[in-house]
Amino acid sequence: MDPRYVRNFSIIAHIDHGKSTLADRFLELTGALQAREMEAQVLDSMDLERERGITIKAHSVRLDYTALDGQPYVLNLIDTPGHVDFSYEVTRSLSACEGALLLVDASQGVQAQTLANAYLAANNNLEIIPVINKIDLPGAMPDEAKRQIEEIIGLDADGAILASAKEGIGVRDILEAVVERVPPPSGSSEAPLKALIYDSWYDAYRGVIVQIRVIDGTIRAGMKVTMMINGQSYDIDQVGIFSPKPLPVESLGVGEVGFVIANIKRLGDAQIGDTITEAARPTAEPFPGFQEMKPMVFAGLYPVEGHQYPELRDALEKLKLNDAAFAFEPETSAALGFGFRCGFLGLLHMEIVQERLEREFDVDLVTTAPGVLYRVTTTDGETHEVDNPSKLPDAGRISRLEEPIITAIILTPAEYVGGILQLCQEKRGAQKNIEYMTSGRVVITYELPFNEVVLDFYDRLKTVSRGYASLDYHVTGYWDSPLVKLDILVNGEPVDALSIIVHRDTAYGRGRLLAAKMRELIPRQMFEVAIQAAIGGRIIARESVKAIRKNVLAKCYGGDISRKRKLLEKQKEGKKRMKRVGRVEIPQEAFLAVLKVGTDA
Ligand SMILES: Nc1nc2c(ncn2[C@@H]2O[C@H](COP(=O)(O)OP(=O)(O)OP(=O)(O)O)[C@@H](O)[C@H]2O)c(=O)[nH]1
Repeated sequence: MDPRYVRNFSIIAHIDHGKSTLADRFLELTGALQAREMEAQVLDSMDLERERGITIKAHSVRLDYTALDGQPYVLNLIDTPGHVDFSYEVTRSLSACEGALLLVDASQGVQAQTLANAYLAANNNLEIIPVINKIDLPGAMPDEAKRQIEEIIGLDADGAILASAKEGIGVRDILEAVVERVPPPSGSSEAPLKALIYDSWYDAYRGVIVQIRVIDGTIRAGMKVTMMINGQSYDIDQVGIFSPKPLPVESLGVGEVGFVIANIKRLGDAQIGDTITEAARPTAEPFPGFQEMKPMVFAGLYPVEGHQYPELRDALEKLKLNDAAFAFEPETSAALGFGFRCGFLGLLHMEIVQERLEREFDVDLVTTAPGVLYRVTTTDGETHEVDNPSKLPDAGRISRLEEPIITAIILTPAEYVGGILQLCQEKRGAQKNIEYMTSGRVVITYELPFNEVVLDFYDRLKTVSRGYASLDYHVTGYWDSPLVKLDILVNGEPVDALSIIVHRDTAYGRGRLLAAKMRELIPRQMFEVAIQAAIGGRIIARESVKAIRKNVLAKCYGGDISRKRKLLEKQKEGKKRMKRVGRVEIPQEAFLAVLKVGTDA
């Protein structure tokens, strides 16, 4: 394919601004799929993605488009995941492109992820074409959206295209703009092969499928290639494109996008961001900026029924096959028994994994509250990473304790600034910047402890801004903090799975609230249950759950057997999410209560 007639582009947008809908219109207009073949939002191929309306895996599709002047083009639409948890994947997808459509909802205007993604695109030197979507909505304010694009992002919005992905308005204009404004790929067809891996996934029949963008040279079946990060070599079995169905082709040349299959067994052997080159004639430099995807949020996953442990392990292994960023290792909890410590990119990633486990593998889980990765230097001078609060060494052995921090960009209408600043301060944030725009929008930049964000920051932000503020963040470093471990004791026994790490100044208040919350959540048992909160062995709060007097079945005297059975079944259902700790039944909600108990009180 002559690179002059190839265009590689992405759509970047804040969540729900219409990316998938627009992609579907492209497929329709270019005839890649007949209307009757169209299932809504084809690019989000997994059921779960469709249901949740988010895009997890970046897939791309090749569109054969004949421009209005009669010239045929190949347009490669590279799909990028929209959520912050997957920002490295977004960066890599963007580096496979020369241009990006910046899609902005005409009724909502520029949001935090519009801004964050526009920055990423600009950093990758992409040609950015603003598209104002949803102009069919009664609340659409296209001029306001344009003004925000200029003011907040600093991008000329004169050439913005007005569109409605839903009604099919402006779709051809957008494709024409892609052809006219996005530069064709440049690269040398004589140079040694150099291709960027920007996505990879595991297929049960074919092994790992690697999605690539060729920078220089040509890749073809039968070629022996090397992955530059780990130095492994493979013989290529097949090269192909997605149209959107997979279609084998002879070769992929400069600027082209497609997939390769090469008997790669493990997803970790074809890492996103790695460079593929020819084994016999390697390229001098790999693609720059490779980053290993590292889990940042950790939680314990335990089967409700202990005998489901092997099933859970198998399910985790299967999941890992298709998710290189997901990590797990066995762990034992005195309270919960045998389970796994699992690592995720972020909270959304965690939710997705949990849902998949329960839905696809039918394992009922008890999940502990998510936490972050702490860095602890002990008095012997060694540094450890601690992913589980219960493993934090005793205060006497710690010489230095550091916690990860994030840089957060918050976009909000001006009237909520006060509440947001207060929230950020309460969450131990450090203000970096605050910028008032004439459009009435404010861009606030804060450094915040990641742990506080994991707790309940996002929900609180939505509450104080009545849903109008949006947030984007990434982990940017570590800072020293006076942190302590807060333990919960049930009938005198510390429940390891309920331990959390908190700031010294808020530990006392949080301990009291948590004990009170536990009292509400732990159902009454046949005996009195004592609940205590402790910091470093010192009890700071005590609550008790009174014993029940009556047996539930006592109500059913009179012998209505079916009612009795129903009641017992209902109890059994209720037990599903209970864990017996010592003699006490503790419900799932209790393990997550730390998330709900704020610092304000
Ligand atoms: N009225 C109107 N609704 C639209 C338009 N485009 C998309 N929508 C609706 O907006 C919602 C979100 O659209 P999606 O295409 O799923 O948005 P997305 O950006 O792919 O969402 P994420 O994958 O979650 O980032 C859906 O309910 C669409 O039907 C439009 O032009 N007009």
